[in-house]
This record gives sequence, C-alpha cells and structure tokens, in this order.
Amino acid sequence: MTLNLVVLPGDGIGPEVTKAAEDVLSAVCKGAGLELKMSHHLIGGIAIDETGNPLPEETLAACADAQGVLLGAVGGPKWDGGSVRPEQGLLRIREALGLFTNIRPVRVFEGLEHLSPIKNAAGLDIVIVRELTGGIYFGERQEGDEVASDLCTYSAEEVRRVVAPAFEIAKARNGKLTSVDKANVLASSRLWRRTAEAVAKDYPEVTLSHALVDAMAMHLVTHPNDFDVLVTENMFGDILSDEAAAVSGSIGLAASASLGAPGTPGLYEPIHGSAPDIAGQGVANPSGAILSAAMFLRFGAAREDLASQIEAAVESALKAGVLTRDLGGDANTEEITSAILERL
Ligand SMILES: NC(=O)c1ccc[n+]([C@@H]2O[C@H](COP(=O)([O-])OP(=O)(O)OC[C@H]3O[C@@H](n4cnc5c(N)ncnc54)[C@H](O)[C@@H]3O)[C@@H](O)[C@H]2O)c1
Ligand SMILES: CC(C)[C@H](C(=O)O)[C@@H](O)C(=O)O
Ligand SMILES: [Mg+2]
Repeated sequence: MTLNLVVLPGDGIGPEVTKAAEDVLSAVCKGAGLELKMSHHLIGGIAIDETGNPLPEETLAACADAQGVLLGAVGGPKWDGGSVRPEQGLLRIREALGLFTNIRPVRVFEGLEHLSPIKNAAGLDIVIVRELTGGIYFGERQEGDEVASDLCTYSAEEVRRVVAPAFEIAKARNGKLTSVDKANVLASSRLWRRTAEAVAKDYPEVTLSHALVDAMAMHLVTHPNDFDVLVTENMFGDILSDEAAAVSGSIGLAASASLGAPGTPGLYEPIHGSAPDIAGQGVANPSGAILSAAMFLRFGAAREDLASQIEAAVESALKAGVLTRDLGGDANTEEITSAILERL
C-alpha cells in the first residue's frame, strides 16, 4: 500500500517542524512496510514571495489528489500589512477542501505536570472540536477606514455536520460533550445550541451540556479536568484551543486534524503559528507537528496502530526529560526528534 502525503512547510518554524514530522513518518512507514510518497508545495508567505498567491492553484490541485496534507505554519512579520496575507492561504485551503471539523486534542503528558501554569492540570485529556469553515472567519467582510465589520453566520446544517462528529468522539470516550457558545447574546449561538440539542436525540448515550464561552475560558484554568469533549464554533475554538494548549504546558505540544466529508483528504497541522521569535534557530518543539502526523495515520490512513506508536514514542521522550526550550529544557528540534525516532 502507498500513502500519498502532500507536505506544506510554510513559513517561520513551519519547515523545521514538518521536517521532524516527515522523519518520524518515514521511519514508522518503513517499519510497517508501507510506501510513503511525499511531495512538497508552497503555501503562505513563501508562496506569496514566489508566486504572488498564498495558495497557488498547483498546491491546491496536489492537495486535492492526496490522501492527506501535512502543514507547518504560515505567516510572519515580513508579510504583515500587505494586501495579500499568508493566513488567507490557510483559510482558503480549509474552505476549498471542505474541512469543517477540526479536532484538537490537548493532554498533560506524564512527567510534564509541573509545566502547567495551573496546579490541578495533572491527567488532563480533552478534545476540542472546532468548526473550521464557517462563522465570523468566512462571513461577509467590510473594511473601511473608519468602520469595519465581520459577519458571523451559521446555518443549521453547518452546525449539525460538526456537532455530529463531536458526539461520535464523545461516545467513543466518556459519553460527555460540552457545547460552547454565547447564546445569551448571539443569534448564531442560539441556533448552535438548538441544533446541538436536536443532534443529541441521536446520541442517547452521550450527556450534552452547554457552557458560555466566557465561563468556559475560566473553567479551562480553574477545573479543566471536569471536561472531556468540547464542541464550538470557529473563533471560540481558535481561542480556547490556544488556552488549553498553554494549560498543557506549551502550545508546541498541540496537534490537530481538519477533516471534511468521508473519503476526502484531511489537513494535519500543529495548532501553533510560525513563531517568528524563534524561527531559524532550530529550537522549535516539533511535538505538535509529529503528533499531527500521527493523526494523519489515524484518520487519513486508518492505521491506528502506527498512530499509537508515534504517540507512545513522543510521550516516552518527553517523560525521559528530552525537552525543548518552551518546556524548560535545552534540547533542540533535532535532539527531541532523534529521541522520538530512537523510541519507535
Ligand atoms: N496554523 C498556522 O499556520 C498559524 C497558527 C497560528 C498563528 N499563525 C501565524 O503565525 C504568526 C505568529 O503568530 P503568533 O506569534 O501569534 O503565534 P505562534 O503560535 O506562532 O507563537 C506564539 C508563542 O508560542 C511560541 N511557540 C509556538 N510554537 C512553538 C513551538 N513549536 N515550539 C516552541 N515555541 C513555540 C512562539 O515562540 C511564541 O512565543 C502570525 O503570522 C500568525 O498569523 C499561523
Ligand atoms: C493563522 C490563523 C488563520 C489560524 C486560525 O485562526 O484558524 C490559526 O490561529 C489556527 O489556530 O490554526
Ligand atoms: Mg489559532
């Protein structure tokens, strides 16, 4: 069997962390007798520099043909203020591939409990399911000098199609789902809540509760262990997932999978950005990218066994104290990657 993966390294630390993830994927596939074909394409700032377009047609065509896409990160100060922005490439690829479900697991790894900024995070293991192709990110935008607006629109179908997989994930875990919204203010959130309630009827084994996003932001730093699976709209999910990742010790640890209709290619990327402050130094934490590669094997290749192998190797390297700077250590990207490779 051949796995066909498109790699989009992007900007800043993107190429540093995707290189580490590629090395790990190659090793695991080789060990399992799987052929892994990888091709590299442009996205983000580097794509603007080379083609004027943050998502060249050629990149999109390659992604549409692949089994999965591994992305590093896009953006950076070089392109800030320009009329074309690297982030547009990322939003366009999510939209073009129809990646409406973004799965962002967050865990406090054994041995790293002390790195959490909160005292009761030990054992944290939650999954944030973020809607990824709707809401304020994709609504009508008006940008004037004195007035600007971004419209947040959701249809019931857009809510249903992301809430349903969140229920599936909750059903396979502890049967607990929290839907996060701002239903005390926003009409789109009231539709979100009603729709979640309607979908709940198909999942009698899952207990659905609701939380307002401001309170949820607080719960994540006071008693995050009370939660298991969260589902929420695009912007709330963006913010809460960075917060949850910080609670786990570092944003460098957090992975994600963005999925669309069955049979279509998913996008696998760490949740962090291009980290311009450390780019080019070889010190970025590649764990989020490597764990995203594991999610590719799980969701894009149906190889749960190989995904678990990678996750166990990452956990073991971290537990052994091979830590990058963001985790208080002095290992560089290459050293943590080697430690993970040794454990595979
Ligand atoms: N998916 C993406 O491509 C993505 C995601 C978020 C931000 N961005 C873009 O990235 C650029 C920088 O954004 P930002 O600074 O707000 O967020 P960021 O996630 O890039 O960085 C925030 C902080 O976390 C640190 N950090 C992030 N990833 C790390 C890693 N793997 N190892 C160690 N430390 C890490 C950085 O050094 C920085 O101090 C912006 O242009 C933004 O739009 C892109
Ligand atoms: C870079 C940006 C467009 C992106 C988002 O807001 O979705 C990022 O923050 C993320 O979390 O993937
Ligand atoms: Mg984000």
